[in-house]
Amino acid sequence: MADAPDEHAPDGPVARRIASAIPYYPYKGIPRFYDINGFLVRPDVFQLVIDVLAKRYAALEIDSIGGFDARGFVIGAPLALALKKPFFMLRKPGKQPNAVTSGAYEVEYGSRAGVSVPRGHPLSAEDPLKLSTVVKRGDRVLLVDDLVATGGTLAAGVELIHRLGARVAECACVVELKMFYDPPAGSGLPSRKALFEGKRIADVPVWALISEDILTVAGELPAGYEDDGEEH
Ligand SMILES: O=P(O)(O)OC[C@H]1O[C@H](OP(=O)(O)OP(=O)(O)O)[C@H](O)[C@@H]1O
Ligand SMILES: Nc1ncnc2[nH]cnc12
Repeated sequence: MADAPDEHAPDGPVARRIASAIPYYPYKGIPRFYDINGFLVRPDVFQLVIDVLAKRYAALEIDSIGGFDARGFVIGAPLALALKKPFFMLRKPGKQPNAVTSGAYEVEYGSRAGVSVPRGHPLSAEDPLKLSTVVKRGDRVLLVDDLVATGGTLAAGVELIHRLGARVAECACVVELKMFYDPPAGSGLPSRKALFEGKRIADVPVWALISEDILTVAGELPAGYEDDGEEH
């Protein structure tokens, strides 16, 4: 007998249900800004998102879960609670004390100064460089964000975790914009594949539930709407 299809597979039935609650809008100068507010206001759908991720990562050996500022917090924190794992924030620089910060990076619609991870308290005697006691040498970390586009954010987070002597078991996102993975030469789009290869982090898996193929809900905008995205 054939295996039952996995209803939680990427772009599968559950992914489609969640995707139907994610509208896109023109925002920050791009035509399709995917808005996770669409499912955050629906507890049944938000719970589904966390359930799918919790099911996927229940058996993965990880020491902690890191969520990216800001939308990655919204997904990463409830996932960490569901899996009973320590949670830490990868914040934009200048937002948390006693932190270690990555280099600057680009996102789909702008530039970011970096991400920072808390060192933690008390500082560990086994870490003479006083790098981090939250993410420890040899740890396996799960990184979580709402969406991956160019991969600039994930790459900055992965490099920082590596700098702390830990490994990234996987990067988990709700949405993946596959058009940025390996775009044709001449498309003008940045390549996430090339970015990860150039940084020698191509072995770090990136998993996502929903691709742009099934994100088909154009958000409705009132007359006189103005794009107030801070960057474009
Ligand atoms: O793959 P990339 O091209 O790096 O883009 C993805 C990142 O962009 C958005 O974050 P943003 O920095 O805009 O922060 P926000 O969550 O505060 O909106 C999004 O939440 C991801 O973190
Ligand atoms: N198209 C997009 N929609 C929402 N968040 C994003 N972050 C980067 N690209 C994005």
